[in-house]
Amino acid sequence: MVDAGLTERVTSDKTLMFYFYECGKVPPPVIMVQNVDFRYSEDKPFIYKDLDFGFDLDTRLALVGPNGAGKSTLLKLIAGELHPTTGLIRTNPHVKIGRYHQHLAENLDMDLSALEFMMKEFPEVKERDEMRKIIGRYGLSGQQQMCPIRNLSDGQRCRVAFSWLSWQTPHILLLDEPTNHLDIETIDSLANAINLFDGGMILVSHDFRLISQVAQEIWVCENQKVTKWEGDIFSYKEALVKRVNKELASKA
Ligand SMILES: Nc1ncnc2c1ncn2[C@@H]1O[C@H](COP(=O)(O)OP(=O)(O)OP(=O)(O)O)[C@@H](O)[C@H]1O
Repeated sequence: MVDAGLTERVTSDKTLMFYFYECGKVPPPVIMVQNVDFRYSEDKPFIYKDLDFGFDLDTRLALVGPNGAGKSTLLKLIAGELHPTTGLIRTNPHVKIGRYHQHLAENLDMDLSALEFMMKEFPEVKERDEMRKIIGRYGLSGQQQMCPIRNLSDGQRCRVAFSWLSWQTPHILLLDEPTNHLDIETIDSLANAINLFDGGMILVSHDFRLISQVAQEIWVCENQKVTKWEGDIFSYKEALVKRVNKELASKA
């Protein structure tokens, strides 16, 4: 039927190229976290106490740790969306920070098409054809760019969010669970784009495979602290398994 031209061929949307634009150089230190304590409010416990470290354009790290330890909170602090309770986070004024998180894709204006959304967000791009190319790099066909975002799949909405994020040309990418709704080929494509990116990257992910592909350091968020893990993500996983087994044995 398809070969005979009787039905429309269903085009695979798997072959996409993630792409992060060249961000240019900014001299270090890019971000300094100095004596930072953080809690959401006075009646809540401290999530962090006395954090002290820095990030620059060479930073390639993954934050890991138990659920609720504060990984997403740390990304929001770095992005300036939350402010330290005490202490300072100093960011070089020339630095652009881009944070990807699941709500970006969920909170897109569903009535607009991807093309309309991007034209609205970036009015400096005047030509629709130019914008179509920009979004097309994320594997959305012409038809997918023109239909209301509500008609797109979750994975396709993530790509709209990624094209929006990368067109801001951030120097530091903060990626909070970027692999939800992405298939394995698309995740590999994202890993490739991160590895080609010339800026810094901090990743929060439960996908240890992605972490192993892109992170040069593992930092553990736990007990109000952030500590560098002396090993790779697989040795961290082994240590977690040992810890759980030990806890189970002590309860038996
Ligand atoms: N807006 C908020 N107001 C109050 N408490 C919050 C708020 N957001 C998060 N928290 C709490 O802060 C703690 C840290 O949350 P956060 O989402 O940063 O952890 P996480 O390590 O990213 O967790 P997960 O791995 O489950 O995503 C949790 O106890 C969470 O319930």
